[in-house]
Amino acid sequence: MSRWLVDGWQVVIGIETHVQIKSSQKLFSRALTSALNHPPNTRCNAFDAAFPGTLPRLNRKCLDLALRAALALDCSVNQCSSFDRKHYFYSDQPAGYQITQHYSPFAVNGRFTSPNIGFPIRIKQIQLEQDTAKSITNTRTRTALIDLNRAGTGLLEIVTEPDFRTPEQAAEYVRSLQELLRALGVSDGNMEAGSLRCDVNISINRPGEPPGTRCEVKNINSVKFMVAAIEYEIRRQQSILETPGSTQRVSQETRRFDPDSWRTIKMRSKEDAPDYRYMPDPNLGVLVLSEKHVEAVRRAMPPLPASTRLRLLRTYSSSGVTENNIDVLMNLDVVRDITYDGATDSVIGAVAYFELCAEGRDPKSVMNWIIHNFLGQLSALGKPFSSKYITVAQMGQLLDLIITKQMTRPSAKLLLKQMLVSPSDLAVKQLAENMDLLSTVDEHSKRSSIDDDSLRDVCMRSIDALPAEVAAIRAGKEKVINIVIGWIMRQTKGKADVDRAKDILKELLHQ
Ligand SMILES: Nc1ncnc2c1ncn2[C@@H]1O[C@H](COP(=O)(O)OP(=O)(O)OP(=O)(O)O)[C@@H](O)[C@H]1O
Ligand SMILES: [Mg+2]
Ligand SMILES: [Mg+2]
Repeated sequence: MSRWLVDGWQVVIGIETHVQIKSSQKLFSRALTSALNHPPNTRCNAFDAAFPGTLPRLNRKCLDLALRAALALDCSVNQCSSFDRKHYFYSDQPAGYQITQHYSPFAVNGRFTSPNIGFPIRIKQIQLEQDTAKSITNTRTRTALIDLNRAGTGLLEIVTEPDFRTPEQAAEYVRSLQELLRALGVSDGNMEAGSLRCDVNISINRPGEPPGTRCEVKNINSVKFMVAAIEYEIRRQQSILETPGSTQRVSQETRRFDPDSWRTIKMRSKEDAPDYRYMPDPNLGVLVLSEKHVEAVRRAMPPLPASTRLRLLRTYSSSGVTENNIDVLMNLDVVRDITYDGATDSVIGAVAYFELCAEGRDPKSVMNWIIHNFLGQLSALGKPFSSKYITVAQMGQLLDLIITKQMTRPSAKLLLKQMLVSPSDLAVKQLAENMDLLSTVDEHSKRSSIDDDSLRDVCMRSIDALPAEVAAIRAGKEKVINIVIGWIMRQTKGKADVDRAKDILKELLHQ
């Protein structure tokens, strides 16, 4: 442990993570959940607005997704758990209380392992609870506007034991938890959009002495801020405890991180802490989870990221697919293919997309095409990855046109761009024909549209036309060959075979 001491202090960190559950409906009402772009107060019903006479009804999908998270985190699932009211009066809480699981959460005693942390982190408990509404305050007019769209959205609170010893371990936990929850289809885990938020508890003590008093930094919405908040707290608490001659102690406080000053700022002390007056919610019965149901959820669990990564490496690394390639796919903000109540989400994740496209094709070229061209063009258009723009079948057809040399790569890139800008159900070959992008080759002989002699002729002309580039290639700058190829493609109106042109050029340049 001594390797983690900071100036002789042991740092103790525990994290509470609030995760929005990825369900189309709220936790206790039939209202649809909302995204940031929905107009205020369009995604709530009478229950979310706490109208008298409305009653909660637990959403089974939220429960099953919560169970997935609990099983993946190795928790014991309580056969019986219950819901409690946590009272506080604030404008973003229409009922005056939040429904949570204080006395008897549905899952406890789990563990989280990551090779980058090196020892297991104990999960104290996971509870189901409601998210709050949003209030937008105007300090000038001293008014607040309330948007109920978020009110009642299902949240999971995942609480760790105080097991972290460094900010880096805490950061690794949050990043891996995010990846895990996304892979399980439990949450988008998007910190910027607020679907994953952390409260970080920090204390310091001398080794061998009892733990120090914790301060809790609330509502952190980026891993970078979390690391900064922990580092700031360590220094702040250290300076209190190290003041010479002083008997000052750290006082238990709730603080927030201020991204402008890069500091934590006191919100309230323990003395001002609200008394939540927890009480069992009389409108909700005991939540009973049969072993059979838990087992059914366990069987339907999608593979966890660590096993997916290993499987992909085992299957594709011999074809030249790298770990880095796999990480790129796995880190995409994807929607997994989850089957729920018989309904299948037709949108698939990047890994599944790659694997389906790679069936019967060279995995390395498929990977390169997806990462460099598909993702590259999507990001140029400011769009995140989604399989909905170009179906697996269409991507396969596009790849096959390149492989069978019916279309050159530059033409295929052009077509890809067109397909992203205006998606179409037509077969790719038809689209290519419409845009006059097919090489005029005899499909069966799979030869390039211009014969070898003419291509050689154009290559020789390119050497005369681009003396500076040619000199650069001869001096070892191999990538410059692409400029010459570009010139050749323009001269041949995209009909030349790129690979063949490269071979001829290399031959001419090095003879
Ligand atoms: N000495 C300590 N130093 C740092 N963290 C601690 C220490 N003791 C407890 N913790 C951490 O503080 C967190 C306490 O969270 P918990 O949800 O149990 O209670 P809470 O913060 O009092 O309640 P609330 O959910 O209302 O914020 C846990 O993550 C726990 O590991
Ligand atoms: Mg808590
Ligand atoms: Mg807390």
